[in-house]
Amino acid sequence: AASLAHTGTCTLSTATSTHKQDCFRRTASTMAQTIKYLGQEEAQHIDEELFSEYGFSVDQLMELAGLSCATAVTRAYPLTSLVKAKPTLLVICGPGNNGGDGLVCARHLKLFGYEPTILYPKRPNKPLFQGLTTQCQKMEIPFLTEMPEAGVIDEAYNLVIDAIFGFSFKGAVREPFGSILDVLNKTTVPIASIDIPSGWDVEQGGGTDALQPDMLISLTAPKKSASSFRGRYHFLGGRFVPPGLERKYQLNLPQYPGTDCVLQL
Ligand SMILES: NC(=O)C1=CN([C@@H]2O[C@H](COP(=O)(O)OP(=O)(O)OC[C@H]3O[C@@H](n4cnc5c(N)ncnc54)[C@H](O)[C@@H]3O)[C@@H](O)[C@H]2O)[C@@H](O)CC1
Ligand SMILES: [K+]
Repeated sequence: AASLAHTGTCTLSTATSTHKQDCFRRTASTMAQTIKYLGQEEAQHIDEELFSEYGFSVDQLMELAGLSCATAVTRAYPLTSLVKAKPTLLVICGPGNNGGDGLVCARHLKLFGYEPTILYPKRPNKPLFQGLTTQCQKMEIPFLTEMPEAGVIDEAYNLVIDAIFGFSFKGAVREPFGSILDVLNKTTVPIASIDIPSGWDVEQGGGTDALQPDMLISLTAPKKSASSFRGRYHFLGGRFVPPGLERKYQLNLPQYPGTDCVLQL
């Protein structure tokens, strides 16, 4: 077979079927390109283009992003796998759109049979976030007034959903989120981070004392810091990228199975 070595799908009539299969596998793996990991500015440009060039609105994409996150959580932590008597979750929402994804995610998880509780300490004075907050309240999702201690979180919740910071995070963490991240570092329940593990540099990742989530749900495409993720579950969500945008940024997104809105990487 060595004398038949070549690249491309084998059409030689003299080749054995094993040789033809090998050639086919080699060709398929050369064609399957790896998914792109985005830098911070690139992620922000894609975001802006989705709204300007492609005509989407923020609440539309946030709904799809949050639904992806809730769906990914059901895959990694199905109701039947939870160890506590009740399917409780703590969703911590930050001051930007990552926090908005968290609110949408909490609402869908409630519809999926989980019992989320939300901590939302810094609420932007904008109709989008006010509406999302009202929707969660009407879904009878309780809101905490302060961050519980680590021991209380470990006792009360099966999982923490980290929707504090996304791809616009920069610099040293400001309060109240510094103290919140300190508490999260002391908890032992799994953490599922939306888009970026909060406190991590979007490109460089986290330092030695950084959050180590069990799950990461990358939205649109993973960010560069995702290459340092060491948790058990890495999912891709946000199945809304138009082909022109995917080509322009050479995202090389893998194909989502069937009608699924998430894909395990
Ligand atoms: N383009 C996309 O693909 C989509 C992105 N979405 C979400 O939007 C996120 C990005 O949202 P935003 O651009 O609003 O930004 P973020 O949610 O990442 O955070 C920005 C907020 O955090 C604050 N902040 C930044 N650095 C801080 C620090 N060091 N200490 C304390 N506060 C700090 C800012 O003042 C601002 O209020 C993504 O990560 C993703 O979760 C989705 O909602 C919709 C689709
Ligand atoms: K996050």
